[in-house]
Amino acid sequence: MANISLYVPKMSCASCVAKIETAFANASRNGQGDIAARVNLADKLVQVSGAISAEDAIQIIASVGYDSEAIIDARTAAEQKGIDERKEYRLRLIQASIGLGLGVPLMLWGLLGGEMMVSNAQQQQAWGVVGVITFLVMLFTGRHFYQGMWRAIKAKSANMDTLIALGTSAAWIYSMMVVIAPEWFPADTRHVYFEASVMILGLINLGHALELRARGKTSEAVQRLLGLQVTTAIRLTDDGDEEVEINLLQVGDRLRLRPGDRVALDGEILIGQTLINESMLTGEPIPVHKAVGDNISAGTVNGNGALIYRVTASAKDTKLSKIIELVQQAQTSKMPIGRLTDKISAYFVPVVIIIALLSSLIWYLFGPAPALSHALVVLTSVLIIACPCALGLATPMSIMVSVGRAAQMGVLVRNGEALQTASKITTVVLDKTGTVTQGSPEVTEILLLDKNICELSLLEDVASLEQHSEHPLASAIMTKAKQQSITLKEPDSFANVQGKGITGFIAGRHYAVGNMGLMQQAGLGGKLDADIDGNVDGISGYQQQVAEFASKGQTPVFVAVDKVLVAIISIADPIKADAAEAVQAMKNQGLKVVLLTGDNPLTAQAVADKVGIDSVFAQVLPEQKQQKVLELQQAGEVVAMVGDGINDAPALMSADVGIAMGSGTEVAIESADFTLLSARLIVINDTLALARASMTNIKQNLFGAFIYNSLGIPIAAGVLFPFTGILLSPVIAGAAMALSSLTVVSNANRLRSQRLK
Ligand SMILES: Nc1ncnc2c1ncn2[C@@H]1O[C@H](COP(=O)(O)OP(=O)(O)OP(=O)(O)O)[C@@H](O)[C@H]1O
Ligand SMILES: [Cu+]
Repeated sequence: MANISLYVPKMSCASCVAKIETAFANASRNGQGDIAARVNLADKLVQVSGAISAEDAIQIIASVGYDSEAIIDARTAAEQKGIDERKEYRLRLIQASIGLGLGVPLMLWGLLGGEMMVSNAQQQQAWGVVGVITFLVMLFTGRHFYQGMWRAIKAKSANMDTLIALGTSAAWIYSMMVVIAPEWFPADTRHVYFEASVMILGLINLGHALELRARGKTSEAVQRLLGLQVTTAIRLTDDGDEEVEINLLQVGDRLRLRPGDRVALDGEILIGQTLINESMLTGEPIPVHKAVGDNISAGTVNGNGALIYRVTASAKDTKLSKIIELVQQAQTSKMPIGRLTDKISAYFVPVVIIIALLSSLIWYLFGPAPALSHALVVLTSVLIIACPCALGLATPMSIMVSVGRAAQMGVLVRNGEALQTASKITTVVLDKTGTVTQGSPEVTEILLLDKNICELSLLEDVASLEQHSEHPLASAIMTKAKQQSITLKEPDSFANVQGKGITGFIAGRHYAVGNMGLMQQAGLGGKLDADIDGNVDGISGYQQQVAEFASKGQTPVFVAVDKVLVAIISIADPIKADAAEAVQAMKNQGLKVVLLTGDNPLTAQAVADKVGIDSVFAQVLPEQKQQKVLELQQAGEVVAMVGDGINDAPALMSADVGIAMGSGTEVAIESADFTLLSARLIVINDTLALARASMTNIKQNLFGAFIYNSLGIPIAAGVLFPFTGILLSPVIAGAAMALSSLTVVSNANRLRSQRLK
């Protein structure tokens, strides 16, 4: 499956979004294979998925009326986009000043009592000259709208440019006809509207320029991430060091990292140790200590140590480039609300043209004198004010800003839809191991219940089995074995019992290592229960031990050999420093917090008590985790599930919002809507708060845009005339339209620095 991302610099119009998407859907239906496109107006990006080449995709976009030459791959477009935007910004400013430079004096002259009429030969001559100048100014200041209209006509469609082009030329053509043949017009309608055409163009260009400036800021997050990528690195060869472009480096190359340098590619340290600042990726401010064997990521910054590291991912596969890709994809993704507005915008333009023609016809036929002038003013004003650009920008602008802000906090958002759901969360379900706890457990005590067994040989057997398990508890036991310099052997058999532990044979003896459930399964149930109750004193005193381990939040792991319980290994996994604070913050936000774990109830309760969680579901098997989430949902809760393990994946998928810890398993990350690159839990609060803030922001934008269009059109059509006696001037319509999209962009920009609560 190809995934193509194209930058379409000329995309300017909300109604084009749906058009491009439809073109791909049609192509897909007409046998070009299963392809689909997602268009984002805010970023001018088209994401194409499916079996299609970039060339074919460009052809499809071109068929809607875009210049195929100008369309380029988005991944290489970042720089081009910057240049384009700066150029466009300057051009719009120049166009605005020329448009307003002619428009403002003309308008002032009219306002100060100058006659904007053609009532004698002298006025006819003077206005003729003004008309020609106006024409030239319009060509220069409005050429992108006229070209846009022309492209749309060729593609047999209409867009926002069409409205502006029609509106301004209607005013000019009418005025010019008055100049050329005043006798065709009743005396009171020999009015000229040259100032309207140039004022409208001037104002819209000014609006665009300001909007471009604001937009530049919205894509800052990706720019910042791209900036983390260094271009060259120092490679070690047999003939000494050489500087190489990172695109030419391969997995396995050895690179040198000097103090203060930025890491070029993902790698594993071969020589040296240092502190590495990973804050740009994870949001984690404290530098992390790294030594031989540890992994380092492209884009992070080396402290004072000098390192030699081995490349583990080529330039396009680094974590950093995956993050950039994810952020870009998420920024162009859509929310359900956004889709609706795209649909509306697509029908908007033709509908507006019809409304404009009808209302001006009504004014001409039934309106008070001078009917023809009124009809023209109404036509122009409706065409200009109806432009749906604010509506089209309302959602994508906010999504872009919030996805970028999330990335800055170390949170990767999979798609815009997740933001919408995350804003409605009522319950947060936290997994214990690796989410509330650090996920780096350590063996604290080995309690031998059979005095004939020696600790070392037990550890050897248990670790030999655990080396086949990926569970964090397994790695704790292996670390312990390594510390004791134990060499592991190969068990005769091994089986993983999901959510309970492991079993296997070593040297003809059967081992069961795991929780109480596994012991019961292994046939020790009766004995254990009796012991817990304190009725059997066969293995006296150990139940107190178990309770003691558990009350400290440690996990007791039972070891049975040939169905006889021989040892209890206690394993501690420290609770994250900010866990209690994060839980409190969630509660303060009115959220219910639930702890969901496969671990035993005593340990779970102890952890819950320490961090302040009231509701605990313990000893939950992996498939039951999902079940629990579904039950919460059935009870009416909107659930965010936070987890890191393979056993969390189904629950992450079923939850309304799945949040994976970035340190967790690939499976968990794939199943989640958000990935936290930082280990801190408080980031969850920030993420949910950001989601709420962006939804509020989007609603404000949509409300504003909707009100603007739904009030603007009737006012421009003249419904207020009976009360005020004046029609909305086309110039005011132009100003309102320029303001509307500027307001949306500025409001979205507020999200960048808004305080989250
Ligand atoms: N490899 C293993 N070695 C020993 N015990 C194990 C192993 N795998 C699982 N267990 C036991 O099964 C229990 C449940 O494991 P599971 O992976 O479902 O959840 P968990 O890792 O304890 O916690 P969480 O659900 O919070 O991530 C563990 O607490 C442990 O007692
Ligand atoms: Cu517009």
